[in-house]
Amino acid sequence: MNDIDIAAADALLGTDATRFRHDYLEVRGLRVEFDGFVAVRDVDLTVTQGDLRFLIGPNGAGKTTLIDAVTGLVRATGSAAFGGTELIGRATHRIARAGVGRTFQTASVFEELTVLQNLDIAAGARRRPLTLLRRRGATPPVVERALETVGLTALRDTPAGVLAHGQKQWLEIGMLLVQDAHLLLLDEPVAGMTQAEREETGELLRRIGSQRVVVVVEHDMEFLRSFADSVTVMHQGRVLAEGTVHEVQNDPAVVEVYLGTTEGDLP
Ligand SMILES: Nc1ncnc2c1ncn2[C@@H]1O[C@H](COP(=O)(O)OP(=O)(O)OP(=O)(O)O)[C@@H](O)[C@H]1O
Repeated sequence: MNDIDIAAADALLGTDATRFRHDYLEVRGLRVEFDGFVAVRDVDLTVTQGDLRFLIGPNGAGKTTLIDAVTGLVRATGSAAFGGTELIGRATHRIARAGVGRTFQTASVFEELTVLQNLDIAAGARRRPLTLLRRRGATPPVVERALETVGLTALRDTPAGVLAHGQKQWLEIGMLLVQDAHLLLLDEPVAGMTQAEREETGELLRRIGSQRVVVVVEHDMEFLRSFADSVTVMHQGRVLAEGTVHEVQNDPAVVEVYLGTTEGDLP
């Protein structure tokens, strides 16, 4: 068993990082309605690998609902496709299997388990066949890679509950990586983080975004200016504007929406 090339086995079993190369999220005519209230309407959105996309908009604009729709948590009509797979109408676990992962505003890690155990559990879906091939006690390569990517290698045996707030968010992102998510939808990943954690998170998102399709919902404008490749602005369930940070900052419709709210923090 020791002679088995785990990396080759990984590739064979579909954990190959190039599996979704050149893929993109394509949303067309997306609509979500709650008891007659339309939270998301006529949304078209295309996000490609290597284009770190930020999704912004005032409270209630429909950003989280859009993510909920793409990940199957709320019913939607229209289309959202990733990797050639239509996501709308699928069950959440099938959407996850299609390579789509998300984080929530509050990190949801198992606090009493170690960093490594959290990642191992997240890798569970693919664990069975790998367990058959793996040397006893060895950490799966996909978990090692995720630990390294999110910068938690030194904390692998630390219970998640004692991690700093930022580190918990990184662990959650690591869990998406071991699940082989190639479309990552991150809901306010830097909320509550220190400045240093924000910068590290931005660098992490850049690293991940070069290999995967990443959409970040964020209110933090300084963070956006530092790390966004492109921005989609939502307002009242619709896409109001899209472009570079410079373009949306200078879009009169965007300025009006932000100045017309108590947020008013888009300079
Ligand atoms: N389950 C639900 N039932 C009814 N209305 C909902 C539900 N979820 C969201 N909404 C409504 O849909 C609208 C969009 O909410 P959503 O949370 O997507 O906005 P958001 O842009 O993410 O806002 P925030 O920045 O405050 O998180 C809001 O008016 C909200 O009250």
